[in-house]
Amino acid sequence: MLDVHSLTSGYAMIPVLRGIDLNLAANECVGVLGRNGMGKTTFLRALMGELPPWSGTIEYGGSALTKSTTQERAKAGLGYVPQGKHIFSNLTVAENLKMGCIKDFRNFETTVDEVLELLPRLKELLERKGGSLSGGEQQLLALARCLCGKPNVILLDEPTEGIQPSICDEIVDVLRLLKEKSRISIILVEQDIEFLWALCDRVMAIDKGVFVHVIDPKEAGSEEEAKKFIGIEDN
Ligand SMILES: Nc1ncnc2c1ncn2[C@@H]1O[C@H](COP(=O)(O)OP(=O)(O)OP(=O)(O)O)[C@@H](O)[C@H]1O
Repeated sequence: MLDVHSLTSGYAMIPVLRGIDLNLAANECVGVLGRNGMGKTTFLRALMGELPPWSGTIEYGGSALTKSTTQERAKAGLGYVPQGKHIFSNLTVAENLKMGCIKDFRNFETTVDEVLELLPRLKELLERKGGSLSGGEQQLLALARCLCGKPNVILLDEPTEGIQPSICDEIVDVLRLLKEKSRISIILVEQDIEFLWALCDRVMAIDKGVFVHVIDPKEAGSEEEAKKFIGIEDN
């Protein structure tokens, strides 16, 4: 569905991604795990078109996306929830959601209602300004806004960062439901092993801009194995 081949990219003259290969299947959730600064966020930004590729290709549903703009990728079906709860602080929750309806703006009310059924906690916050929400509520809003764009692939960057466990559980429930009912695919960058293991079909370990290992969360001992790649190995 989403095929990334030998992707390299970076900032100015500094290489960060050094040859990423990934085939994401329909309805698959792939985790990306690695120490700070290894290129996880850069990978998602390159997929979304925020950073130009230096070499390599990105294909989605058989069509080349490598040179497409961020807007074209979003319209094609990629949804991105960046790290740090990117929402419009001065707009209300309702306005934030409306802004997310990039695919079918004329029917935004129906789309927003469908998303609110998935994330009902936001229903009572609709008139509040985004910036006045708690960190966890802002993360739910960021996810909801992405869902309003009706993505087929969701790119999620550290959704649990600084979030209380009950909201993390809510995010897991919504993503599981979307995977089961809407057959979406997910690329999930996370350091929280429990969260990754609750959702992922496989987890890629990244080191210095390259995937160096694949972990099967269903295998015994896989969580311990994962800890090596984020520098929290037990001694
Ligand atoms: N805008 C930028 N300009 C220059 N260098 C950057 C920029 N953003 C990130 N980098 C550098 O690129 C490298 C990879 O950063 P990236 O944010 O992709 O890492 P990460 O694996 O997501 O880390 P973290 O877990 O800390 O979020 C780091 O060395 C970082 O300092």
